[in-house]
Parts: sequence; C-alpha cells; structure tokens
Amino acid sequence: MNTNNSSPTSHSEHEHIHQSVAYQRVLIVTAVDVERDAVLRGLEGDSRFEVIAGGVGPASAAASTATKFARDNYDLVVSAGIAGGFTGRAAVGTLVVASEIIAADLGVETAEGFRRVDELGFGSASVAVETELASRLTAALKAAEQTVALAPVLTLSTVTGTAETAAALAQRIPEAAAEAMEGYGVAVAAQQSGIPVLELRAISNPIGPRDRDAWRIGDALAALQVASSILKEVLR
Ligand SMILES: O=C(O)c1cccc(C(=O)CC[C@H]2O[C@@H](n3cnc4c(=O)[nH]cnc43)[C@H](O)[C@@H]2O)c1
Repeated sequence: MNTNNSSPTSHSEHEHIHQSVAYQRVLIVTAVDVERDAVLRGLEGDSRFEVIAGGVGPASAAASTATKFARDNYDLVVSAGIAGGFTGRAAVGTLVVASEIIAADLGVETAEGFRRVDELGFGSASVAVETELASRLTAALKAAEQTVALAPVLTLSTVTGTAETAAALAQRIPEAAAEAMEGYGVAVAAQQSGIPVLELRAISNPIGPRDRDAWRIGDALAALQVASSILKEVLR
C-alpha cells in the first residue's frame, strides 16, 4: 500500500484499497450447524467473517439474516450450504455459484401452468447477485481445480422428491443448476438492507426421486470447506 500521502495512488492500488474496504465484514448464512462448521474450517479463523446457522427454509433464513443486519453492519452476505444438483448440470461433490437467486415456487398454479409473482405484479421471485464477485469467485474456484458452475440457484420450501417435479423445474428454468431452501430468504433480507449478496452451494444429491441414503453429505461438506477457503482469498 502507498503510505506516502503526497504521492499519487495508482489505479491498481485504488482497486486493492476499494476491495479491502468493501468486504471487511462478511456474514455467511448456512442452514444447519454442520454446514456452518465446514465453512468455519475453510475460513481458518479469518476475523472478517461471521458465520451463522440460520435455520432451514427461506423464512428462517430471511429472519435470521435480518436480525443480524439490525445488530451489526455488513458489506456482503453469502448464503452457503449443501444443495441438490440438476442432473447433467451439477454433479454430486461439485460447486455452484449463483448467477441469480430464484424463488422457484413463489407464484400461482393455474390451469395453464405455474406463473411467477413477477407476472402477477406482486414483486419479484428473483434477486440479483453481486455479479462481478460471483464471476471472480467462480474463476478462482476453477483455478483451484474445483468443478464449478455459475448458474441460477433455485430456492424451494419443499425439497424436490420426484422425477416429474425435477423435470418440470428443469423445463421451466432451463439454466438452473441447483436447488436449496434458503438463498432467496437471505437475498431478500440483503436486498431490503442494500447489502450485496452471493450464494455458494456444494452438491450433496441429485434432484429427483427421494433417496436420502444416497446423499453424499460428507463430500459436499468437504467441497464447501474448500470453497470457503477460496472465498476468503477472493475477498482479500
Ligand atoms: O443429515 C445430515 O447429516 C445433514 C447434514 C448436513 C445438512 C443436512 C440437511 O438436511 C441440510 C438441509 C439443507 O440442504 C439443502 N439441500 C440439500 N439438498 C437439497 C435438495 O435436493 N433440495 C433442496 N434443498 C437441499 C437445503 O438448503 C437444506 O436447508 C443434513
């Protein structure tokens, strides 16, 4: 860093200063304790980060996130944890960085099919992420030889448990790579407080017929730990 106040600061120094100032306080919200513990292992005690297990589902995630925002200031919030992956788009053990966070069941069922709240004039079922940062995180994960997709991540209150529902979701939102249960809740809390948001997911199971014994939670938590250590470096 340039410590001489009288000399001009270069463009690249400005960028560095901006980055380190921008992300000094980061809140990471997982659903459950084992996810929080995997993230904490990856962060290795970095004091810029606070990690909470905010509960399962969008309502708990939103309330937990908003409660933290009411008590402290944050520069960034990250929804993180394990997730289901759409077959052919995100395999078990790989990572997904959200390019967009979509509440896939926020809308109305009609005889003609599902209609998003957006079409009905009741707000939006999607929240934009901090795009540049999502791209940088994806690139850093790839550089660290992780398999990662940058794609929309769906939030659902109900885990998909049939091939029919999985196919319907994949057809309705063809770009989506993963589904989880909290991203949209964290993202709405962030949006209402003007705080940038990311979602980072490690795939534990394929989306489709329910087979809980086939979930590879250990592999997903290991990938989440690696991804958290890379997130720490990207925000440095
Ligand atoms: O039983 C365990 O040992 C265990 C360990 C870690 C996490 C869990 C959970 O049940 C976390 C639930 C959490 O995971 C997300 N998730 C994972 N797969 C899917 C899916 O296919 N569809 C939707 N959500 C999924 C979700 O965000 C839940 O909060 C258990």
